[in-house]
Amino acid sequence: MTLETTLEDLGWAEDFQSQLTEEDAGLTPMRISEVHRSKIRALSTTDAHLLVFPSHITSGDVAVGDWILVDGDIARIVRVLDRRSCLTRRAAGPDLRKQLVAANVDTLFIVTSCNADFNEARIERFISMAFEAGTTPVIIATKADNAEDAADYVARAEKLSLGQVALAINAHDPEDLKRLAPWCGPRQTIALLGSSGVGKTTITNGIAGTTQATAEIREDDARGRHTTTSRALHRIQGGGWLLDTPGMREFGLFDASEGINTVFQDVMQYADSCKFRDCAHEGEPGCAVQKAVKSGELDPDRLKRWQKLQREDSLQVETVAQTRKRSRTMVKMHKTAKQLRNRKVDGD
Ligand SMILES: Nc1nc2c(ncn2[C@@H]2O[C@H](COP(=O)(O)OP(=O)(O)OP(=O)(O)O)[C@@H](O)[C@H]2O)c(=O)[nH]1
Ligand SMILES: [Zn+2]
Repeated sequence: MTLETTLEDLGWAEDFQSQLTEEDAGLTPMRISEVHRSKIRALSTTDAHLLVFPSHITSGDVAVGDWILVDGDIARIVRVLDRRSCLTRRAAGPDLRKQLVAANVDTLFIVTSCNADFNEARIERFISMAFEAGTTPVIIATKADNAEDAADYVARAEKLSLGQVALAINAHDPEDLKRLAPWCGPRQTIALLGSSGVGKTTITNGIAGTTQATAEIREDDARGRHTTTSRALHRIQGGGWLLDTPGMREFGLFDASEGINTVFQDVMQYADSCKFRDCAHEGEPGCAVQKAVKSGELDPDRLKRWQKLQREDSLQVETVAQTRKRSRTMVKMHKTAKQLRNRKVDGD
């Protein structure tokens, strides 16, 4: 496959450029488009490359969307550049380890529908995940064409976080999809998150499919634009990239306390004025949160959702810590038993 493009077109920006030193002069920046167990696929301005991991980098150190520096002469990955944003999930196993899901995603489209799928708690969880990762969340409520009052869903979504942007669309309507353009332009990378059946595939097909717009771009930017797709990084209308890895589909909240605090800034502000620093906001004297609920300033449902999300997050982390402790105890027991056995053998 031959490409003809620029680094900027692949998403390169000043924050990556500024990480380069004089010693990197001979190296080629490439963007990872697929990660496999022992190798990756990466895009340079001229080609797609299959690169094998060197001994100091493993598949766990990189994600789709990452920028790497490659010694082109020997096709060796030299290093991974610092990320702008990083979506992570809890790695399988008992360890408190994070696994990379995607890197350098600028906007996370949180997809829901203008129907019973619309769930405040779920959306708040997704927004928390976006903030924790360092990406900008945009809420897209699909199936506006079937809703009696789509504007009401938008209003509800906008209330979930300070300055939150939300749109209601018919994902089948190309005109409506054009409203996503501000986040889909050149050098932008987006990813979609949402439950099954909300319209993620419909949006993907709508914005990554061949349209008049892409045809025009192809015409004046020569060969290649439409061939720069891969299984996980898709070229979209407007010039940006859509990142869609299998990991995106099973990525849940984990260790996201900062993200949660950002979403619930309003509640946090009241909590800061509580008399006790460790106030649980459940009837303690001098609780500013309960006072705000009583005066009608704070929605009691939102408070409940905040508490639930915090519990969910800390429970995850606690569970991991407990599992670790248990496995350490098991190892100790195992060792002691082995020592006893050996002693017995020695004594025989
Ligand atoms: N009327 C209407 N139907 C929609 C809209 N968006 C999606 N659909 C339909 O909803 C169904 C599910 O859409 P998908 O795009 O497959 O949903 P998904 O989020 O990709 O689902 P998973 O692949 O299970 O995660 C399909 O029948 C779509 O045609 C919309 O805005 N309006
Ligand atoms: Zn309180």
